[in-house]
Amino acid sequence: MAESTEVRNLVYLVTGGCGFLGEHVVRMLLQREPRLSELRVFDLHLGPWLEELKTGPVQVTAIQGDVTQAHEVAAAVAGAHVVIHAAGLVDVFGRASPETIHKVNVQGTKNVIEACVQTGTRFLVYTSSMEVVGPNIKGHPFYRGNEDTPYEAVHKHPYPCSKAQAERLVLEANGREVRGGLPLVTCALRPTGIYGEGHQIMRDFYHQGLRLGGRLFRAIPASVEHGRVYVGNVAWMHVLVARELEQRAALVGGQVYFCYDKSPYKSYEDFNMEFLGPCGLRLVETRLLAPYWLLMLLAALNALLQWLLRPLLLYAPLLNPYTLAVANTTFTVSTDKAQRHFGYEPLFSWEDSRTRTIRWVQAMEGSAQ
Ligand SMILES: NC(=O)C1=CN([C@@H]2O[C@H](COP(=O)(O)OP(=O)(O)OC[C@H]3O[C@@H](n4cnc5c(N)ncnc54)[C@H](O)[C@@H]3O)[C@@H](O)[C@H]2O)C=CC1
Ligand SMILES: C[C@H](CCCC(C)(C)O)[C@H]1CC[C@H]2[C@@H]3[C@H](O)CC4=CC(=O)CC[C@]4(C)[C@H]3CC[C@]12C
Repeated sequence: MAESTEVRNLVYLVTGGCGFLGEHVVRMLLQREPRLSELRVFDLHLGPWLEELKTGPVQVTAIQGDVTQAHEVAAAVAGAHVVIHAAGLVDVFGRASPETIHKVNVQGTKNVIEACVQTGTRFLVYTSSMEVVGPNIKGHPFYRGNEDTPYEAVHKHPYPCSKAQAERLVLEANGREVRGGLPLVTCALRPTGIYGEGHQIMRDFYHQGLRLGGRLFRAIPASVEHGRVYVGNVAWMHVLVARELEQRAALVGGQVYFCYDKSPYKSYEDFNMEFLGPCGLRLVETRLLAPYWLLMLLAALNALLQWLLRPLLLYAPLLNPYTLAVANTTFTVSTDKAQRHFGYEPLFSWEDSRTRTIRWVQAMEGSAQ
């Protein structure tokens, strides 16, 4: 951590700052960026927890706004030194229309870039996703890959399509002249499946397990590895790269980095059991009961039901053909690019990440303990 005697003169903007990742980025900036003078938190829905942050040495400015509205974004960006653009519509369950996903993730990102250019903000960090690479719809495994591993990225689903488009826009904007004549410096971070305190899907699995009498049923073979990364380490990577964008603009500008830490390589479900197990749930083997073809059939049925019921109600279960394909295809990263380029080391060990996540699950109402 840098010296606390440093001058506080930097203004940061975090879009999506009240989301799962955004909240961790906001808190991490307040703890680990001693040069911060003002932190603007921009989100469609502001969290009440922001109030408690307003008493410290940093001015925390909550901005209720919509990234699809260019004027709102420009007003929030004006005068900021660094923008961390984490706002996004994370939907692989068919809750939102493809048009809405595109509008938020692609048009919203365009608005952020244009706002930087117009107002003279030089440093932009984009929260991308592993999904811009894969898994692809052909089910090709990506096994311990890095940023240079060749992979056939084929996007059909609106979410990965939008993240890939937005990432490309951010990287292409690197070097653009901003107001005042200096070049924009951008980079994109690609988390794998993020976990930790506040993870909605973990919450859903936990409550589902409680409803099923403390059991969850294995749908994915244990041999399929799924990349996971602790939210605190993803937040730390954002803070670190944002700090280094100015000093290492030539090296970091226009680059992509997978987010990684020491979390073990496991299947999606076995990984979740690292936290849900100590909270009283167990994973029941069902391979003989529910072979893969049956799961595919159920997933297709869910998609059909979603379509049929759409005029009446929103039916958006976790299982659909896309989520089944993602969960059932190995996708893991093994890289040290962030360490080489901007000195990233995970802030939280695996043991620490696991303990924090377990404590959070245990603290949830209706714990099975
Ligand atoms: N959750 C995960 O496993 C992963 C997430 N990501 C990316 O990380 C970023 C954050 O995701 P999460 O924190 O998981 O999602 P989240 O849904 O918890 O947070 C997203 C935030 O963006 C805000 N937002 C949505 N639409 C907005 C709009 N039109 N204007 C302003 N704010 C808006 C939401 O209110 C929310 O607070 C997203 O860009 C997502 O694509 C990337 C890889 C994995
Ligand atoms: C919901 C899926 C697990 C349920 C599968 C079932 C019903 C067979 O048990 C999740 C499996 C993999 C997840 C995705 C993955 O971690 C990558 C992601 C990256 C993002 O940028 C956003 C979230 C997500 C798409 C994530 C979503 C949930 C899964 C599909």
